[in-house]
Amino acid sequence: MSILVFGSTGQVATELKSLLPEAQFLSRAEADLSDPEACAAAITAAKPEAVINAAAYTAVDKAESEEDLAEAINGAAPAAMAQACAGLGIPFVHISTDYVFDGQGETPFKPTDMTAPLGAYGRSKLKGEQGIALAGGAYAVLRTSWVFSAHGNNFVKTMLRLSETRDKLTVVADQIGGPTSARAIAKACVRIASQLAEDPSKAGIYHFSGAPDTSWAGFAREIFAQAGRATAVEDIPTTAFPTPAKRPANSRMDCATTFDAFGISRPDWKADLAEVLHALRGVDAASAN
Ligand SMILES: NC(=O)C1=CN([C@@H]2O[C@H](COP(=O)(O)OP(=O)(O)OC[C@H]3O[C@@H](n4cnc5c(N)ncnc54)[C@H](OP(=O)(O)O)[C@@H]3O)[C@@H](O)[C@H]2O)C=CC1
Ligand SMILES: Cc1cn([C@H]2C[C@H](O)[C@@H](COP(=O)(O)OP(=O)(O)O[C@H]3O[C@@H](C)C(=O)[C@@H](O)[C@H]3O)O2)c(=O)[nH]c1=O
Ligand SMILES: [Mg+2]
Repeated sequence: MSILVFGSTGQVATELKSLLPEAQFLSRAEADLSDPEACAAAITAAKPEAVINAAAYTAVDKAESEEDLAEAINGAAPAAMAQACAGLGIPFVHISTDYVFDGQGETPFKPTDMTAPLGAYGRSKLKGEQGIALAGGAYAVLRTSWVFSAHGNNFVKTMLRLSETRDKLTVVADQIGGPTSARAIAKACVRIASQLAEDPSKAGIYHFSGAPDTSWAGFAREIFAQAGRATAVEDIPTTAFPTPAKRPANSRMDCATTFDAFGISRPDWKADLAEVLHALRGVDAASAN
């Protein structure tokens, strides 16, 4: 199946490159998502058999002061891509986020639960979801959370960097969710694209997050335990870590329909973390030479 991917340098795009070396990847220079029509035109010109969008505006705090740009990239561009895909009759796979929810309660959110984003990033991602559904094609919106990998910016790399100079870190313990490896997301996107091509009636919104759910503090502790770092983690409430964007307290996601429709289970994030730390040790060793 010939697949066109938007994004080339991000966490998920990098993993897609290693899974799908033969696919076509569009960098920002080749398709800038701040120009939605150009993205639609790139699809029509390439005539692929499926499209995966792995590009997005992901700077959660910065989005608070750049909402128009975040909305063009996360809202208008995916909608235009979905329309182009619907026009060609091909599947469109897109990634969205737990930040479309308000994080109330302790029950895992289902794909059909009410959305109510707390910040600009979440609002922009929700606009994308809505535009994609309206396009009426064979789409899948895969909502995921807390993405980590050996590449790009993520919580694992931030924690490892901070631990170089600190023997104690304070980390929020009252935001709960599922850390998810970019590799697991990339694999899920590829499986979903091929199954959607076979059966477009599977179109819809799906949840996919790593198990078991934990807090950011719990995630940090596991990172240091596996990495053999002595850095201590002190639990703090969200109120003790002020940020421009508000984040959901409850990011738990019910992933049952993803298994029912596609046979894809929640990935084990601790096992995936071990692989990422192994890859990062390889990078360290190479840079020491
Ligand atoms: N990171 C996370 O924790 C989570 C991410 N998601 C979603 O998963 C998806 C993948 O995220 P992830 O891999 O972490 O993203 P990254 O932040 O690692 O990468 C974002 C990618 O988008 C590209 N990009 C940004 N702006 C533009 C633009 N204007 N035109 C073209 N490309 C652009 C970047 O390119 P460049 O290198 O040129 O900047 C980069 O390749 C996104 O949809 C995101 O919303 C969902 C939940 C959690
Ligand atoms: C660095 C640091 C962060 N934190 C907190 C802040 C925040 O609540 C949490 C995670 O910080 P981050 O900045 O990595 O989080 P953030 O960038 O908000 O991560 C989000 O990115 C977007 C793209 C998504 O879609 C979400 O699923 C989620 O992964 O940890 C601490 O408590 N102590 C620390 O030392
Ligand atoms: Mg971040």
